[in-house]
Amino acid sequence: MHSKFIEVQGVAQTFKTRKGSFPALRDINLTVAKGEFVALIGHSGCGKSTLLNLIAGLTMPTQGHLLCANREIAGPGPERAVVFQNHSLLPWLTCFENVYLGVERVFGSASKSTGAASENKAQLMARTDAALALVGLTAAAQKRPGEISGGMKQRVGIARALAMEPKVLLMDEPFGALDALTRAKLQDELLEIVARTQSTVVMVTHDVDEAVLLSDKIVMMTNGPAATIGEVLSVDLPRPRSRVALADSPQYLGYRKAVIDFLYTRQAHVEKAA
Ligand SMILES: Nc1ncnc2c1ncn2[C@@H]1O[C@H](COP(=O)(O)OP(=O)(O)OP(=O)(O)O)[C@@H](O)[C@H]1O
Repeated sequence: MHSKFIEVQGVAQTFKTRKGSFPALRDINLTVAKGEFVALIGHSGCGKSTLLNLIAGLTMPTQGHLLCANREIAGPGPERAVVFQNHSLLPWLTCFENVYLGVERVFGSASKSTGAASENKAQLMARTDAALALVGLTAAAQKRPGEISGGMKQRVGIARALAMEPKVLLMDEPFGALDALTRAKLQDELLEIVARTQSTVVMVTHDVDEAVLLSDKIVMMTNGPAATIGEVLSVDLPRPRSRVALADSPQYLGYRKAVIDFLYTRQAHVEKAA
């Protein structure tokens, strides 16, 4: 099971639109091992989010199968938590309450349908506190989303996802809306958190450096329509990784160049048309 934790087998996704059917993805085959960090990279509109949504169970494929821990993905589930670019927090709740809501659903009385024993309020609050502490937000726990920065909001989104103790963390450009410095800080924090929690992560990104710094495997997608996986690059940089040490590492620069070559030489026509 370790080598094939998430399996995407012969997946295609066609959308029905007013102008007819639109083939977004074709012939997607991918495996993600337990504890692996996988980045999905490709030009805008190639289908990265479509693939992530399929793994999240938010949409169903037109063809093929998706499995998580040997079980068919038939819908969203707490074992696959999603972090979106726009953090999607409820603005009238505090950071604590936003995280607590997810914790309650997975471990509280609402979780009874899953057959797991439900936890009491003190246990749920302790889980929430621990998740906020993991992302360095203990001091902001009682603030509302409107009172904190963009980077802090993303951290709450990550805390909410991690608090559910998912088997897989699915991230759709989680740092896309942030300035470069905040983004770098959150990437470093994510590296530490993932090392500590041994999480399996699939992350959509446009950022070549982010992909190389964080990933074990970079899945490079061809341009749409009917996009597919063009190449998969294994990133064998030792961990823990430091962005400063890697900045002039020939190995790091080699991986970076391989992704840039793929995106801007072999899949360049979208850029010319843009
Ligand atoms: N529900 C839908 N109905 C019709 N077309 C869709 C739908 N969702 C996505 N598409 C189309 O499928 C293609 C892939 O979209 P997707 O959002 O997955 O791309 P992406 O690579 O994540 O893009 P970006 O990097 O810009 O976020 C696009 O052409 C998009 O217009």
